[in-house]
Amino acid sequence: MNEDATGGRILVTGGNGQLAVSLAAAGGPRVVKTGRPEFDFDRPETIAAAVARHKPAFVVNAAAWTAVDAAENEVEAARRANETGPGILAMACAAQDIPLIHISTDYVFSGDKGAPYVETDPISPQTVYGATKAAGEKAVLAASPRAIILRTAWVYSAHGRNFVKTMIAAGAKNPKLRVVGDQHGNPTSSDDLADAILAILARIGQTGWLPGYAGIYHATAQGETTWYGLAVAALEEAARHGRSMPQIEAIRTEDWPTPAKRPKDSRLECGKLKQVFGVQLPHWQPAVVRTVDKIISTD
Ligand SMILES: NC(=O)C1=CN([C@@H]2O[C@H](COP(=O)(O)OP(=O)(O)OC[C@H]3O[C@@H](n4cnc5c(N)ncnc54)[C@H](OP(=O)(O)O)[C@@H]3O)[C@@H](O)[C@H]2O)C=CC1
Ligand SMILES: Cc1cn([C@H]2C[C@H](O)[C@@H](COP(=O)(O)OP(=O)(O)O[C@H]3O[C@@H](C)C(=O)[C@@H](O)[C@H]3O)O2)c(=O)[nH]c1=O
Repeated sequence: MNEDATGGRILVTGGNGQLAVSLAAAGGPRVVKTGRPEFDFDRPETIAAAVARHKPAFVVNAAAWTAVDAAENEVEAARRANETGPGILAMACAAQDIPLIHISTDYVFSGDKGAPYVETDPISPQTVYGATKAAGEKAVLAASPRAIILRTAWVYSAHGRNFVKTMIAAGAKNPKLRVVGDQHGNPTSSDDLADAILAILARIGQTGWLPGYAGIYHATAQGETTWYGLAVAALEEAARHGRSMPQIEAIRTEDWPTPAKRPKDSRLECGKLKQVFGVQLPHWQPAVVRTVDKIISTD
């Protein structure tokens, strides 16, 4: 590891994305964002070049193809961003012993377990997005002995594109919304995920890299709900600020057809993260309230 690992630079890819913006806000000047065009998985030569240029102590890969439905028709581009690109990045990091935190998703699971998934459960992605993210996990772990994969889920924030912002915007325009109530998961604030990542990096900074750190961890907010439950929570908070409260109907998955099949129940069990790093994300509900307050104050 670079000598200045405790206070060294944290290079974050996907610089305009939800997680990268949250990391920069929480981490201060230590966090250096990179993104397109400087860092572009579609131009593989930019990957190692960015690592060489910024000389980070740590890298967080927050760049990904996240358009779940569009990925069904853009398989190669999704693969470059979610699988081959991350593999090349992991190799560049490994060449300099730089620990890499790579972000993955609950959509690597089928959603049929009927209970929260643990890290050792078999994966069975049902979508191109999920399959390319699953392949990315493998590529990263194969390329670097200093890689940590954090599987998170249902990420939202006050910036960027996400379900919470979609619901606030839709609620302002429509008296009635229909939202699936039979898909279960753990909505996770990108701000809370950023705090968790910084805490993990602080721990690695204290102890130095330990071989036992490498591997996959689940990292979502505590508590669980459905997309319907998340929409209700967000819109009730918006209504507290004087926004109109639409009627929200809980519908079945079959009543909201999508090109990519979402998991029915992709809840993740996060005990390993707490056990190894002492890190636990807060409950999703207060985080939704904070995020909606931010969205409304900046509208
Ligand atoms: N959003 C979610 O609900 C969830 C996300 N995750 C994972 O968390 C991580 C962060 O997600 P989030 O912050 O929401 O993502 P966003 O969609 O907000 O941001 C993704 C970023 O990746 C960049 N990007 C996309 N394609 C490429 C490429 N080919 N080369 C370089 N950069 C690229 C985008 O760049 P540009 O701005 O130029 O388009 C964007 O800045 C990702 O790994 C994602 O898979 C996991 C679970 C849930
Ligand atoms: C907009 C909308 C969506 N839905 C449904 C469709 C879908 O089943 C569910 C969620 O819709 P979205 O398309 O917004 O979310 P989706 O893109 O599936 O979100 C996923 O993104 C990727 C990146 C991940 O990694 C996952 O963890 C997850 O967050 O809500 C409604 O029922 N009503 C609506 O008005």
